[in-house]
Amino acid sequence: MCMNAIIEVQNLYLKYRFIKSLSFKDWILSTFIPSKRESKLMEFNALQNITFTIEKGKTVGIIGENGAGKSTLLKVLANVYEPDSGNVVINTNSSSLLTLATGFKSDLSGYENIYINGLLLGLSKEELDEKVDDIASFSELGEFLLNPVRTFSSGMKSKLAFSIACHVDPELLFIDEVFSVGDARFRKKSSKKIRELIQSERTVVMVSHSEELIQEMCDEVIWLDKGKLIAQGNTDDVMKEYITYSNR
Ligand SMILES: Nc1ncnc2c1ncn2[C@@H]1O[C@H](COP(=O)(O)OP(=O)(O)OP(=O)(O)O)[C@@H](O)[C@H]1O
Repeated sequence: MCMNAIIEVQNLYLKYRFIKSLSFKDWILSTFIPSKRESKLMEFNALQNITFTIEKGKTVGIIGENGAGKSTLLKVLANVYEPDSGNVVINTNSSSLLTLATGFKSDLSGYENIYINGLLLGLSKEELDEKVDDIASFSELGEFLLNPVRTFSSGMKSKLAFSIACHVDPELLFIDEVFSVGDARFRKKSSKKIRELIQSERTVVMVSHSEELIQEMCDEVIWLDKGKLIAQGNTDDVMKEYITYSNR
């Protein structure tokens, strides 16, 4: 065990379970053959035997091809998913996941959603009272925040989700591919905010497909492939291996 570890993961396994839908052919056949109507329960091994440690204060990138398990791993670390087996120890109570997949209550106003999402991300009512004006002003949504979120465009929803999440200010921050939010001007502002969040003392674990961003921001990289950990190490070494593998 590392004395300075903020995250310790040992022999982590996670399976997705889902119902396989009928193929078009089986759907037609099912009209005549009852046995074809049965849906199948499927399992998919998304993370297999993952072991690593992350030290306090580091910025660590998770890389890998589409479907490698990056977002799944981030969600396990952020306590959104429970693993099937293995140990995940997070040595802080102050962590949150910066993602654009935040669920809004569509009939409630932008302001009401700031409170609901802020509470879900771990802020107290008092902290939200203090931060709500900053969040509203960062989002640039002005009077629109008084309207139900169902009236927002998708860009407006992303701006609001980003503005809430980036004001949470935890000791441990998980960032899932949120580097291109909104229009060009907001993108510039949000990427500046992310850089500030990353360059502080906090520990950051981020998923990104941008090799430049990973190389610029991360002290270390974890490389996943088909649910397995291929390498963890300093950014230059692991990126070199990964780029060689990707260009194979
Ligand atoms: N809810 C789900 N049910 C079933 N399978 C899932 C579910 N979510 C993800 N998967 C599968 O698990 C695997 C890992 O998905 P994950 O989203 O973690 O990959 P990723 O590395 O983040 O991919 P990407 O770079 O494309 O975002 C994929 O094969 C995906 O199809």
